[in-house]
Amino acid sequence: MTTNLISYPKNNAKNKLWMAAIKPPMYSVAIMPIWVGTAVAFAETKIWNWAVFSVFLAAAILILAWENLSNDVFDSETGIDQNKHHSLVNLTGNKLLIFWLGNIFLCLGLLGILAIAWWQHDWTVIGLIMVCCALGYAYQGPPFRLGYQGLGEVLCFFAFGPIGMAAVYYSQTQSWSLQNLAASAIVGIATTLILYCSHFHQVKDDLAAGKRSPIVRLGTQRGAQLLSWFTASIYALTLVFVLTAIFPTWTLLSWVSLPFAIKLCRHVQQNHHNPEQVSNCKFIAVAVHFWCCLLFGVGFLL
Ligand SMILES: C/C(=C\COP(=O)(O)OP(=O)(O)O)CCC[C@H](C)CCC[C@H](C)CCCC(C)C
Ligand SMILES: O=C(O)C1=CC(=O)c2ccccc2C1=O
Repeated sequence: MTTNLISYPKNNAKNKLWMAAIKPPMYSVAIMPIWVGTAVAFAETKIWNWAVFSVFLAAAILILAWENLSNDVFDSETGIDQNKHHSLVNLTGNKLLIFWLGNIFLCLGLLGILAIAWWQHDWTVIGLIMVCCALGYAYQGPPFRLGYQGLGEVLCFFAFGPIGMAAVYYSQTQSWSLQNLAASAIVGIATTLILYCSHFHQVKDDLAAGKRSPIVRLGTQRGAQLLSWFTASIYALTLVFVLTAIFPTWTLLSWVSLPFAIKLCRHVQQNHHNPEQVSNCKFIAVAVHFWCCLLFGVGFLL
């Protein structure tokens, strides 16, 4: 009985660490480019290929799982995750297991995309997704580790925005679209916002490991100011694209996510210098991304 009482909080804390390591909410970043790219394709062609959509969705989730598992593997080699208790490598104590599990996810994900290419007798989609994976590798893997130079945000924007969404749109239509390119800028910025926010509470560990994240380079105060501009640009760009008739008016539904965006900017302005307080800002950014992209996609369907 006594053991149970004592072990409950311990198990609870362990479960929380595992949830933080697996990061379920983060997987919406894999879902939204597929959702919005397919919605744009439907708005233009009135065709929704459910088989391609479902396989692409599953593949994107598997590829993102690889990205996150290999991130823990590569970060364990630079020492940057020494204090990160929710690193999968630290939790399992088995780097090789995480490395190979990640590689299995990558192969399964790429097999899904290969199946789409095979159905279509066209290698364009697999080519584009392999470019996204290469950007994902260059972010964290040797010898590049471009995230350590502060270049992660640029890679993230192109992988989840213009390149990733071009692949999604092409998988539905086997053609290209300027409207989809404009929509990909919105999804790309919203996704990059999450990565940018993930650096605020890690300045000390990043400095110690030689990682020059944008927040290390700018300082937390200027970083917080830039965040507000960056967030505002999502809503301003959507409005500009609606006024220029590139997007349908209903895409302004994405503005319903503005309260989350305002909460994010205020929270970071007030707490940028306090790692413990600011550490949850990444999850507010996930909420901004989720609601903004979900409603943005709905706007193309109405
Ligand atoms: C793994 C990523 C961020 C984690 O960064 P960090 O090391 O600072 O975090 P921890 O503190 O938790 O260790 C995300 C990196 C994103 C990358 C630049 C681009 C990935 C592209 C995907 C692999 C492909 C997406 C395809 C699309 C169509 C879904
Ligand atoms: O763990 C993280 O911090 C992130 C994981 C992840 O997969 C991702 C994807 C796209 C943008 C940001 C992020 C993260 O910040």
